[in-house]
Amino acid sequence: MTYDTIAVETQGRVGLIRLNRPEALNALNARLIAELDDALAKFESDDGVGCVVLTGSEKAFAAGADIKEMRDKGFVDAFLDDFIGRWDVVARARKPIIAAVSGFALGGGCEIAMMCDFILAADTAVFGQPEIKLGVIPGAGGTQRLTRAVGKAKAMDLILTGRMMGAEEAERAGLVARIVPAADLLGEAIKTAATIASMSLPAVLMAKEAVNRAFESTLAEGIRHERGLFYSLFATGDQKEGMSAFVEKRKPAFANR
Ligand SMILES: CC(C)=CC(=O)SCCNC(=O)CCNC(=O)[C@H](O)C(C)(C)COP(=O)(O)OP(=O)(O)OC[C@H]1O[C@@H](n2cnc3c(N)ncnc32)[C@H](O)[C@@H]1OP(=O)(O)O
Repeated sequence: MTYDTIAVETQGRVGLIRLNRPEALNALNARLIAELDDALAKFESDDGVGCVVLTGSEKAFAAGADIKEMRDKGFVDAFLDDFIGRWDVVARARKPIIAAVSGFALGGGCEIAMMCDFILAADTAVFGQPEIKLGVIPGAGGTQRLTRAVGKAKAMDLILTGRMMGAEEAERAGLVARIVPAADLLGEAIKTAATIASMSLPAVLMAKEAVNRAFESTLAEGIRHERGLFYSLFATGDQKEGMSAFVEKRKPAFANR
C-alpha cells in the first residue's frame, strides 16, 4: 500500500508513524485510518520492531475525525459501515504504542492517543472531546477511556462542555505520562520507545497485557492473570539471560525467545 496521509519509517527497533494531513490538521478520514491499519499490521508482524511511536505535526496530533467526511452520513450508513470500528486497530495492537502529542489532540485525535499505551505530551499539547459542540458525543471510546484516565468529574467537565485542556492539566489529571518541551518531543518518544524495544519482547507484551487487564477485571482476577503470565516467563530464555546478566554484572542480550 502506498501511503498518502501518513509517513512511516523505522529507527533501529522503533517503528515510527507520523500522521500527515497538514491541510486538515491530521483530521482522521477513512484513507488515513486504512493506512494506519496497514502500517500497524506491518509493524506487528515485523520481528525487528519492538515498540511503535505514533505522532502528528507540531500544530496537531489530530484534530479529530474528519467532519467534512462525516457530515452527510445517515444513521444506516454509519451503523452498517461501522467506520469507527476500524479505528480499534490501535487499541488491538499487541506491541506497545507511544502517542507523542504536540498541538491539538481533539475528539478522535484524543481518542486515538488514549488507545495508545501512554501519552508523551509536548508542552504545547491541547486535549479535548469537543464532539458535543457538533451535536454528537465521542464515538471512538472517549467517554470510556477518558473517564478511566481522569475520573468522572473531569471527564464530565470536558465531554459536556467540549472545553480543551492543556498539557499541564492533562498531566495532573493522569491522562499524560510526561510533558517534554515541544522541540524534544519526538526525540524523547523515540528514546523511550528504544528503551522498551531493548527489553525482552515476550515480557513487554505480557506486561502490556497485564496492565490492560486491570481495566477489564476485578483485582483478584487481574492478580491471578498477572501471576500466570509472570510464571510463564520462566519458560523463556530471556528470563535466564536477564537474571544471569544481573548476577554477572553485564548488560542482558535478549533473544526475544
Ligand atoms: C471520532 C468522532 C466520533 C468524532 C470526532 O472526532 S468529531 C471532531 C472533533 N474535533 C473537532 O471538533 C475539532 C475541529 N477543529 C477545530 O475546532 C479547529 O480546526 C482547531 C481548534 C483544531 C484549530 O483551529 P485553527 O483556526 O487553528 O485551524 P482551522 O482553520 O480551523 O483548521 C485548519 C484546516 O483544518 C480543517 N480541520 C480542522 N479540524 C478538522 C476536522 N476535525 N475535520 C475536518 N477538517 C478539519 C479546517 O476545516 C481547515 O481547513 P479548511 O480551511 O480547508 O476548511
